[in-house]
Formats: sequence, C-alpha cells, structure tokens
Amino acid sequence: MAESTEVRKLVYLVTGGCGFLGEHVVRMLLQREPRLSELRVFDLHLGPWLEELKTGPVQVTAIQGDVTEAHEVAAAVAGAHVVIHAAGLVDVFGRASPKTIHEVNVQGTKNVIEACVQTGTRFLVYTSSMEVVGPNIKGHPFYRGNEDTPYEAVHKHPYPCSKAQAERLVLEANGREVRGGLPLVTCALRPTGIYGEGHQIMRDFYHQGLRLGGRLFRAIPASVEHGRVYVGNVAWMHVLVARELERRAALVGGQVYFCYDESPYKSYEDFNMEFLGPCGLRLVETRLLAPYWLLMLLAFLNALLQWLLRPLLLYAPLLNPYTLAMANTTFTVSTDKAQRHFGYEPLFSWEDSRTRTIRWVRAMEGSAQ
Ligand SMILES: NC(=O)c1ccc[n+]([C@@H]2O[C@H](COP(=O)([O-])OP(=O)(O)OC[C@H]3O[C@@H](n4cnc5c(N)ncnc54)[C@H](O)[C@@H]3O)[C@@H](O)[C@H]2O)c1
Ligand SMILES: CC(C)[C@@H](O)CC[C@@H](C)[C@H]1CC[C@H]2[C@@H]3[C@H](O)C=C4C[C@@H](O)CC[C@]4(C)[C@H]3CC[C@]12C
Repeated sequence: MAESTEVRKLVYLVTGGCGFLGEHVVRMLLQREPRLSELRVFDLHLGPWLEELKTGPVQVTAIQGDVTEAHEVAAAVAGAHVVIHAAGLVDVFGRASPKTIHEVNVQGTKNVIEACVQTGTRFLVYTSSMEVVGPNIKGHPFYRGNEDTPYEAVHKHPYPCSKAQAERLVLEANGREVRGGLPLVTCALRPTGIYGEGHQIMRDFYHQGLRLGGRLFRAIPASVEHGRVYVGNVAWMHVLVARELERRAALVGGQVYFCYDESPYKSYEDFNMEFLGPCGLRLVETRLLAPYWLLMLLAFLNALLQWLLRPLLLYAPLLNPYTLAMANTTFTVSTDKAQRHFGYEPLFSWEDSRTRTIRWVRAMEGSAQ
C-alpha cells in the first residue's frame, strides 16, 4: 500500500463510476490511492451516494455525461492523469438495441481513447470482460484457461461483439502519441462474472425466488463451471494496475488480464446459492421436470414474447437462448499473469467475499419484507 505521506497530486477519472463495479472502484480509490487529489466520477446516471464522498481530503467531482458524446468525454478527461473506463451497456437480456449497445460500448470507448490523445492523458485502464473470449457461439468449453489459451473467440451477440471491438481499440491505442508528445499506455482487464454488493442479477434471482415461495429451479447441470469474481477484488485490480501502469509501462502496456480470485468454481446457479441459500432460498432439482430441450423451448418462447410485446412493454426475463447457452457452457480461468506483471493478489478472501455478499442480500431481505 502506498505511503500515506505521499503528495496528493493525481487526478483520476472513472467512467461508469456509479455502476455496480464503478461504485466499488470509486470507493476503493478513495481508500487505497493516497496520491489522489481529485477523483472525477463520470456517469449517465449519478448516484445520490456520491454526496457523502465529498467530505474527505480528495476532491470528488461528479460529472453527469454520456460517453457517446465526444465533447462531454473530452471535457471530463482533460487534465486527468489516469482514466478507468468502466462505463458500458451490460445487456444480454434484449433490453437495448444492438445499435445502442455498439454506440455505448464501442463508440463510447473510441471517444475515451481520442479524448486521452487530444488532452494528453497518458494512462487508460479498460474494463473488458471474459466474454471477449467466450463462451463462443459453438459452446466450446474454456476450462481453467489463461490469457494465452487457444480458443475460437467467435460471437454473434451484440454485447460480446461490442466488448471485443472496444478491447481491441484500447490495446491498439497503446503507444499512440498523446498531446505533449509522450505515449499513451493502455491495458484491459477481463473480469469473469462479477458478484457482490449491488449485483442486479443476484437481486433479480433473489426476488424471483421469493416470488416462487423460496424456491429456485435448477436449469443448469452442477457440472458446468462458471467463473465468478468478487466485485471488491475487481475494483482492487483496477486500482493496482492503474498505479503500476506508469512504472511498468513497457510490461503492462497493451496487455490483457483475466480478473478472478479464490471464488470457487461452480455452476452459475450453485454459486448463487452460496448467498441465496443462507438467505432462505432453496434450489429445486428439476432433472426430470426440465430437460434441456424444454429449457431451450422456454428460452425461445421468451425471446418470441419479448419481440411480440416490445411495442407495448419491455419483457426481459433471465432465461433466453443466449443466457441459457452461456450458463450451460463451462468457462473458468486460472492464471497468474496479473500477479507476475503488477503484483495482483485478491484483497478479499472467498470467505470475506461470501460474508459481505450474504450481508448485502440479507439487507435486501429486510427491505423486501
Ligand atoms: N457485471 C459483470 O459481471 C461484468 C463482468 C465483466 C465485465 N463487466 C464490465 O464492467 C463494466 C461495468 O459493468 P457493471 O456490471 O458495473 O454494469 P452497470 O450497468 O452496473 O454499470 C455501468 C455504468 O455505466 C453507465 N453508463 C451506461 N451507458 C453510459 C453512457 N452512455 N455514458 C456514461 N455512462 C454510461 C451506467 O449508468 C452504469 O452506471 C462494463 O464495462 C461491463 O462490460 C461486467
Ligand atoms: C435462467 C437460467 C438459465 C440461469 O442459469 C441463467 C443465468 C444467466 C442469467 C447468467 C449465466 C452467465 C451470466 C453471464 C456471465 O457471468 C458473464 C457475463 C459477462 C459480463 O461482462 C456481463 C454479465 C455476463 C454476460 C453474465 C450475465 C448473466 C448470465 C448470462
């Protein structure tokens, strides 16, 4: 941890700083980056909780803005030493159009890169995703793979396509000359499925279970492993790599890093039950009730219903052909690249991550009663 006597001179910008991950990154920076003089939080939707952060030694500047608007991004980036670009449209449920997903995730990232080049900001950390790699459209498993594991990363869904395009733009921008003549240093972090306080999908599963009398019905075999990572450790990896980008530019610049921790390798549903079980929900085995062909039929019916109802209302259930295929394909990582390159070690143990997440779900339970 950097010395607390260090001079406060750095300006950081976090785009998407009011999102699930973004809020944890903002709070982690305020706790663990003593060189901060100003922290700019840029988001389409600012959270009221930002106000409570304005009483500390770091100037917290809330900026309501849209990453698809180049001038708004340039104004927010100007004068920043480091940009952590976490803003994005995370949609695999058909809520947003493919065009909008592309505009936010790809054009928005282009705007951030160009703003760094035009204003002279040299360090850019991009929040990419495991989905840049897979699971691919062929359902090929990726079992305990690393950044160099060969894998046919072919996608059709707008979200993984947009994340892959954006990541490529960020990595290709590494080394570009920025205003002032020095090179831009970029890297991309690929978290697996993030969980923890504020995870909307976990909230959706919890409320679905409450509606079904405390039961959730298994749709995925327990044997299918899905990588998960605690949000606090994802935030910590962002803070750490942002700190090391300058000192280790030659090694870290232009690199990608999977982001995971000691969270156990389990199926998506079994992993969720680590938190929902202690909060009173039960996972009902449905091997005989819901064969895979029936789940596929239900998923396609959901997609058809979504299309039919779209002129009237947004129908976006958890189960659709894409989410079923994703959940049904093993995708786990095992790598020490981030540890070797910039000393990443999870800040939160599995036990601590689990306890914190259960505490959060229980707090929801209190609000749901
Ligand atoms: N949640 C996960 O499991 C996961 C896993 C890997 C990577 N990621 C990536 O992490 C990042 C954050 O994801 P999250 O889960 O916190 O999602 P989130 O939706 O909670 O946060 C995204 C934030 O970006 C903001 N945003 C959206 N469009 C914007 C725009 N046009 N201009 C400015 N701000 C905009 C949203 O308001 C939100 O606050 C995303 O880039 C996502 O692809 C998420
Ligand atoms: C209804 C059942 C089939 C249920 O098991 C569906 C689960 C499904 C909603 C999730 C299964 C895998 C999740 C994705 C994965 O964790 C990685 C992701 C990448 C990240 O960048 C964004 C979130 C996500 C796409 C995540 C979304 C929910 C799942 C599809």
